[in-house]
Amino acid sequence: MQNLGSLAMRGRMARLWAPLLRAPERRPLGSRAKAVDSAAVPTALTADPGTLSSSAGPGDRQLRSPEELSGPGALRSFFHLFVQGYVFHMHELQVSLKEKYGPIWKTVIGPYTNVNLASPSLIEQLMRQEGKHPLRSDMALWKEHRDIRGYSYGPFTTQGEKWYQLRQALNPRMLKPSDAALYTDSINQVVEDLLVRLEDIKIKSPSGDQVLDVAHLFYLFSLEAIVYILFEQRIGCLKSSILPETEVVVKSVALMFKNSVYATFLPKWTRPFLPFWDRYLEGWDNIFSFGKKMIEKKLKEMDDELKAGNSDKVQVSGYLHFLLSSGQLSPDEAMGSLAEFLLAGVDTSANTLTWAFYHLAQDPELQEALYQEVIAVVPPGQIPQSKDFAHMPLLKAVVKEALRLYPVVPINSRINTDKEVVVGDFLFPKNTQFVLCHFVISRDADIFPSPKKFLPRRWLRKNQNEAVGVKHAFGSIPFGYGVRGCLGRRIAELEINLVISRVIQQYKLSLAPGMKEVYPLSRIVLVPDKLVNLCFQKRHP
Ligand code: HEM
Repeated sequence: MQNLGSLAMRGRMARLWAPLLRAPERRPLGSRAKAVDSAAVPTALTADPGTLSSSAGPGDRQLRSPEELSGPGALRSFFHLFVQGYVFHMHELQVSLKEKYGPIWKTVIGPYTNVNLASPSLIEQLMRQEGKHPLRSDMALWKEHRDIRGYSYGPFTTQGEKWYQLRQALNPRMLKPSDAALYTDSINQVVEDLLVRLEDIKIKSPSGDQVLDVAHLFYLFSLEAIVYILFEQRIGCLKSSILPETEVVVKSVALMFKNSVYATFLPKWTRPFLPFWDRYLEGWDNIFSFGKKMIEKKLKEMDDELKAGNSDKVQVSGYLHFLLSSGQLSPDEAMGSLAEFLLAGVDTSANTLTWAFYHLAQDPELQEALYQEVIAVVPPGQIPQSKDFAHMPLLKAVVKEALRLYPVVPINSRINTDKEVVVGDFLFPKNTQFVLCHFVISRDADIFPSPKKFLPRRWLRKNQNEAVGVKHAFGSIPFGYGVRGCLGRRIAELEINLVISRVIQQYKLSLAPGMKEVYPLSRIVLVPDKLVNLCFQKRHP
């Protein structure tokens, strides 16, 4: 059961961020191996050998063939993941592989070969060669659901020029800080509900000050906030008793992720005989029907306004309203995209909040400094606005440090579909699958002195030259990079800043008695390996 659970988590990880995924149009290892008579030659690395135009690097430096890369073979990788149990701890496996092979190595997993990059300069070199349409992975399992049901693809599942066009439609009202700022009041309403719920849970706890499993509370907050931002509807996730239809949405995300595991690792012929496939589809179906209901409601509202002759008075408020009224996406296309937003925008923010509070709770001096910073800008009783965060450098540093130590996406990936690329001393053919080992870099003492310590001040400009600075701009890129970078970054940052500043303004935090050290576990996003239980003491009774 433990192994199945691990597989499930690995499947979630693979589907979203994808180191284990196949590159488009890659051939299975066997077919390629026959042709070149060498099972050791990795598929990705030989995908388009004919396209390697030259092996001379800049300044006539001789470039090496990727076949010269070392790394564990398929059997060893299987042993690491499924016998040694690294399937939940792939980020740690990468730390030891880097020690053994250096900052670039290859891994063979099943029929796929990945090139792992674990230094900021190599990642920077790869990223700077990105074309107009970067690709993470092919997202086959997600696409299969859309194809079966006839739904549109969203930003994760679309690729090439179609993806580019979709991002042109989705970026406005989302990508820039000034876009996100439009949702400040909406998010603050949800923060208000979070604080009420937190107080209620705390008062009802036996000691009167504890909240068990804060990650779940932040999960409910993040879901409520993203639904409100996208659809302009409240669904009551933070109420003490949750409506049955809201409960379905809360559970469907987990249902889809859990069963995507089995769908990833079990052969297709098992689908009619085992329940996982129907459950996987059911999870997605529930998310899509929720989106559909929300979109139909919004369309009706817009129609009613038009009929009432109020079209010039209608304020475009939420994101869905904007997408529909911009005319760039049909309701079906909007549904395909917003369903994927729901998946991307919940665990990510919730876990970052959890890690940040877990560390703040252990550091009274840091908490006090943050409290002083917050109340100097937003005195008790006042509600922070997005513009206030420009005057809260320590708060921003706390969030950056949480995302450094626990990059939500510990392992990201890229496939160079446009052209061959030079990385380090190697020339890679088109369609090579690169794995970006962000967790490894985050914990590298050469990039971040005292890497395991939570030291937000390393991010403050005046501390840059001190022993705890930051040595490379690509050392921590928690929201990814470039045109395919996170679409919800500014929303996520705003949500996180609004929650942390409000909680710190009102409470002193500490770890609940008996809390042991929490380690990260790799499940799509980096999650705590145990429940995080905190005590909240009111500052101004
Ligand atoms: C702390 C919170 C978050 C973190 C750390 C995070 C991180 C990331 C990362 C690393 C990527 C991949 C970028 C790349 O490959 O270069 C990504 C993609 C994405 N994120 Fe986020 N994310 C967060 C919150 C959100 C939120 C709140 C939303 C929605 C409002 C969102 C929507 C998306 C979407 C749609 C993509 C896919 C973009 C594309 O492929 O074009 N994320 N995110």
